[in-house]
Amino acid sequence: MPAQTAQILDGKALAQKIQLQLQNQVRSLQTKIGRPPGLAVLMVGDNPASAVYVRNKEKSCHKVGIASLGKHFPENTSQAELEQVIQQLNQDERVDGILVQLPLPKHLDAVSLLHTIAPHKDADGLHPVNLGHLVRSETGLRSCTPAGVMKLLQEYQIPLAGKKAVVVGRSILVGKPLALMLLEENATVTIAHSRTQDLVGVCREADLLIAAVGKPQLITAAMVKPGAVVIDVGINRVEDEQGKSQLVGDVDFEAVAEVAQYITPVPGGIGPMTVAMLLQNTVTSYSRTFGIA
Ligand SMILES: Nc1nc2c(c(=O)[nH]1)N[C@@H](CN(C=O)c1ccc(C(=O)N[C@@H](CCC(=O)O)C(=O)O)cc1)CN2
Repeated sequence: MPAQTAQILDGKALAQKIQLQLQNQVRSLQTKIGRPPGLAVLMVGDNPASAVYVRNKEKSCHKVGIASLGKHFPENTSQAELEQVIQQLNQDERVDGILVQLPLPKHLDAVSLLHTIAPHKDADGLHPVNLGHLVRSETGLRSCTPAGVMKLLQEYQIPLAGKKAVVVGRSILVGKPLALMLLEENATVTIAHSRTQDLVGVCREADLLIAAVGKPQLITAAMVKPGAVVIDVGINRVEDEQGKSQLVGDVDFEAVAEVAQYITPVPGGIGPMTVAMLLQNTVTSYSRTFGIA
């Protein structure tokens, strides 16, 4: 029998569509407001993956018409210096969004830096005020990767109410906010993690399975209920048999695609959606400043 193949949830295509919509929105807002939206991206050190992501964010800003203020700091930059820069950006009227690229060098306290960002400029949606709004289902800026997952599910009209959703991973960047967003859509949500007993059994119950742990190909076909929707948030760089660097997710894509009904690829799935949601947050924050949204 030929292998059944899941339908691909194309994050790259949807991200491009969102960027076009944002481009039009920015054009018309800019004529009213008199300046473009501005996003400040702070990167510390020389993590090569972060450098790629920051460059992509800057290119995407340029496409959409957002002024991008990249700030690159040496590895040994102090907490106090960074806090001072963030405070200046909080006051800067050209800047609507601020983000600190993660991970940071070990000597820096990421949480404390994120707390320094003014909540209305928190383009990453990671400030406790914005996380608090999410807990209460209130308006605020929402974290980009989870918001990207929700947008992709909505685009493909995947029903969530009453469905069993299992989120594997409990990070503040993805797992926890995503669980809250799924709950808001009336899914029955389980968060699984490194101490979960019988992870295979828990995952096999899921109508919607989301992997966000950063472990290459953790999710095998045996962990997926036939007909489930599988979302892969992982972005892992591994070497193939020829020693060539390759990007893989947390899901064994080939095998799982034979069992699932829908699946996201890596690359081309949730990664581009994360950037699209960042641009969206920046434009939202810009519009709100001028009372337009
Ligand atoms: N402050 C933040 N730091 C980090 C976040 C974040 O949301 N906020 N998430 C990740 C990195 N990240 C965004 O910063 C990110 C990762 C990957 C992609 C992406 O588009 N990936 C492509 C492949 C790109 C490649 O070739 O490497 C894809 O999946 O198709 C976008 C954003 C950690 N840090």
